[in-house]
Amino acid sequence: MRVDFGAFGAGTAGNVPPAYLESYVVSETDRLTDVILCPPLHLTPVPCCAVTREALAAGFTTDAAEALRQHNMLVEALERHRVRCHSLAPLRDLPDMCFTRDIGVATPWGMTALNPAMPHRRGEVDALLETCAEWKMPVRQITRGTIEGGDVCVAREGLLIVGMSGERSCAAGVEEFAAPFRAAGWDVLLCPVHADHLHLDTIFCMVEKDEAIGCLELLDPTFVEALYERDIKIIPMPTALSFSLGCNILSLGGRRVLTSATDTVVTTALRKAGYAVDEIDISQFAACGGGIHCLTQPLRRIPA
Ligand SMILES: NC(=[NH2+])NCCC[C@H](N)C(=O)O
Repeated sequence: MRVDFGAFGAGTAGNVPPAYLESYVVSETDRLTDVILCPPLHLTPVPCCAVTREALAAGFTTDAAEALRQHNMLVEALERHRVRCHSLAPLRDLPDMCFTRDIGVATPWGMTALNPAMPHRRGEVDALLETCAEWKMPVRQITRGTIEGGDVCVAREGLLIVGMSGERSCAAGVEEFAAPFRAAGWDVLLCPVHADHLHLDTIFCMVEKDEAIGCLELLDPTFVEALYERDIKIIPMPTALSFSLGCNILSLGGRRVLTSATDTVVTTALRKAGYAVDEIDISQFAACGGGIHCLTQPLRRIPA
């Protein structure tokens, strides 16, 4: 498989592949330096989640040119913030491949390739493994149960949060993924998620070490209580954002956040709370069940 470092233009990465790529994330809100994306060349709505089923029922079909335009805007915003964008080469038979979040997670111990529950997404993991091999990046692989990256939040040093619907991420996969964190003494918080909401990242995302946004009414009360006990505040968001993917944002670190242009309520609330926010139109992706968080797989973050 071809690794196309130059796919997204010069940016901070330049056209020369970096000699050494590191997979390292200790917190969702440290400064993002490197991210893995995949251009949506073959994006097609697959009726495997509630949002896409509804979009299809309403007659939605993807507009390839518009999806690419929106994705390019995302890449531009990332590069403006000096984030190096690394690309997986899109494959024709993988319609959800642009949602790179779900197939791998960078951890304090390097890259972990996940095991998606949806059969049509398994080939994406093979593509990630091939690319990491070309990058000479060691990868740990989850094999015993299913787990998808939209459920994983490496919240901050010492705290791992994992959503579990039983449909996408199940107990066996979650425990296999969490094992090194537990072994290192991390606190592991599990959050039950209703399968209609697909992943935890459609209803909850961190914006700072002690602050998150979330659809409070959809979050498990025991989980919310556990966050408060750990001094993590939640800026409450309307329930409807779960389906519009408005809560599905990306922290760039240093109180900078990328949000969806459709859900101005998030932008307004975050600006009011002192965050610098860039809005991006992601309507083509939202209709396919994913937002900005799903489109980005942080590869490396460093303390702000
Ligand atoms: N992290 C996320 N929420 N990813 C969204 C993935 C959407 C994709 N259509 C799926 O159902 O698998």
